[in-house]
Amino acid sequence: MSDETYLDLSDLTLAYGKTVAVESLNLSIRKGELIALLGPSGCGKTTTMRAITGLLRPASGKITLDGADITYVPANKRHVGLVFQSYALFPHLTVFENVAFGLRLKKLPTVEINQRVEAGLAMVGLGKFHSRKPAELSGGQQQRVALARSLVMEPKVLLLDEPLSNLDARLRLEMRTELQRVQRESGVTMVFVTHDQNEALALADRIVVMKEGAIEQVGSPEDVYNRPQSRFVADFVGFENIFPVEGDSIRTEAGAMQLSAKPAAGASGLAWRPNMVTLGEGRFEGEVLGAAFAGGSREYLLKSPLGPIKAEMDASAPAFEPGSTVAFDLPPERAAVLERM
Ligand SMILES: Nc1ncnc2c1ncn2[C@@H]1O[C@H](COP(=O)(O)OP(=O)(O)OP(=O)(O)O)[C@@H](O)[C@H]1O
Repeated sequence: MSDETYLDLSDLTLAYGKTVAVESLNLSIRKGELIALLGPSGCGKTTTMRAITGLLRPASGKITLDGADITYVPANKRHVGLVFQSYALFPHLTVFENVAFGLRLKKLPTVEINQRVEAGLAMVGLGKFHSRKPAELSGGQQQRVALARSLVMEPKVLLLDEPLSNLDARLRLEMRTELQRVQRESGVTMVFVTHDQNEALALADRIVVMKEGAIEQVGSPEDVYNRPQSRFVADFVGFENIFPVEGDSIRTEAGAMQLSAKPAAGASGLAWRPNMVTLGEGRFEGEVLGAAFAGGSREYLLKSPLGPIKAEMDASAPAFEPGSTVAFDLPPERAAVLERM
């Protein structure tokens, strides 16, 4: 992966008529990166992808790719590939012809078409499936054909819209690994859209978290998972106990509460995952409202003066009974420090 910006979205505002869907978006992507656009429904992921492919003309802003301004370059001249959620394979064509389709339209020499299709099918592990029709393939195999069909066009950037959402859970895991391998081997810069945080965490080099048409946070999976900058991102990646900071304290249902140390300077909120809450000792007390066995751990819901608290403990630790009162703590040194609430 190079350090230089390869695909750059600069001050991009995207609208459907008068409805602004994405406002002043800035994002720089490096060559060979695997980027996930992550966010809830309606946050502008697909709209951003449509602008990169050239299917939506920006209201303002600029898109550059590989040094060229492509803001107003037609979709078919951008060297940007797109893999849809619903593969969109031609049912009457064989796997080979599906993959060869775009190359034939470009009127490339037959020898080159054959070479590129063979290489593309080998890349996605479908070397032996040339003459099958899409209906004779599993969902995962159809997805691979769609991937090969885009790769043989040698795009500068490949966009994937919810690429794994049509697959069952087991296949989705398998295709995650596969997609990562294909990306590494081909070196193609990829941007994929997902609303599944686990998928983004598992696959991406960097995650772009979007909310209401704007970027909330950009970072590595570790950054986003461990160091969410805002309440929205913390919530999205599984923090359950989130409190605003007020001076030296956190603001709770029972008013300001001090922790065992002052919150970091500049913090506007603190957040704990359930497994970051100390149970069995600490400065606070709560009543166990519910307990659920979750394999390796037990999950608890506590009613406390601070408000509801979700905690999790190793299943090997003694269990707390519903109705009992338990001491707990919110250790400040374990909390994620939120810059924005
Ligand atoms: N063709 C359209 N005309 C008008 N508004 C649209 C159109 N397409 C999308 N929008 C609006 O733009 C905003 C962003 O939509 P977009 O499809 O980009 O979201 P998304 O993050 O991809 O959501 P999802 O995960 O549901 O696909 C939404 O408020 C949506 O209602």
